[in-house]
Amino acid sequence: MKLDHATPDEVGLDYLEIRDLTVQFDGFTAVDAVDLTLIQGRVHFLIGPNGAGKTTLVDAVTGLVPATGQARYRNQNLLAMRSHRIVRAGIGRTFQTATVFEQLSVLQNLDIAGGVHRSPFALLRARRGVPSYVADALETVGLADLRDKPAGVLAHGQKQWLEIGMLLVQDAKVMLLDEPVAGMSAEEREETGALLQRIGKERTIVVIEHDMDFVRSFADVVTVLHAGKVLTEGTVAEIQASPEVQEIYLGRIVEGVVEEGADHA
Ligand SMILES: Nc1ncnc2c1ncn2[C@@H]1O[C@H](COP(=O)(O)OP(=O)(O)OP(=O)(O)O)[C@@H](O)[C@H]1O
Repeated sequence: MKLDHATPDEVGLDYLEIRDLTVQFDGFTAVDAVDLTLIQGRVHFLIGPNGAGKTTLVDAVTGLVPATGQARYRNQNLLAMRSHRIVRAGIGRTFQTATVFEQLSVLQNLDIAGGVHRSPFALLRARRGVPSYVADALETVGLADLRDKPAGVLAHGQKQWLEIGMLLVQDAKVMLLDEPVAGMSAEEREETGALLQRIGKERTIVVIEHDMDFVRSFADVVTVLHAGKVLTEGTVAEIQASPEVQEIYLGRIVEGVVEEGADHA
């Protein structure tokens, strides 16, 4: 997808615009005046060494830590909103560790997630059948056959897909995913990448990732954070060719793969 010189507004695309975003913890600046524009239809990756500020940036945008600056989405500044309002505004996220209810079925997990847009009365009313948006999410994430299984028995990858399904039933237009393929098999990674590309056409997908193979396969845009600041942004090829990026990874990016131990504690 090309914007050329048009703005996302001019071509009718949804976007999240982050300006001068700063997060401080007791005088330590974890996110430092970050500007980022995240546009619908692109799978946007955030990479950078441990402690670069990637998760804190997502925490700020989703109302989990106080921040200054702006994160504008559809004329609202998310930084001035509480986290439940941010969810209702269409911003959803996952965490590094899956947060599904293990005792409840896949279907029940999705139904609860969908409750974010239902009135308390509708939540109390008995359900007949599976709502179409839940059935659609089950199909999209490939868990339809497992819908009645407790989430606790799902494989690691399937739990991450369930979480993505939960964001789909919440109708999240912006999805911020924190290391979704960590611990997945090669096959699960491929399936996850394809899933992100599928759902990313209509949405703004932002992925925090360390696995450069995954980034190389599925990124449309990559932003590199370092010490709280945006170091550079571009396509995978541009990022790999950047001397600054090679320097922060201590020259250990070899053919697009961050060598073992180069960026993980
Ligand atoms: N609640 C907190 N209080 C104090 N310092 C924090 C807090 N949360 C994060 N930090 C610090 O802010 C910096 C950025 O951390 P953050 O977790 O955002 O980095 P990251 O890029 O996501 O790293 P990783 O790849 O390891 O997840 C780190 O130095 C971290 O120690």
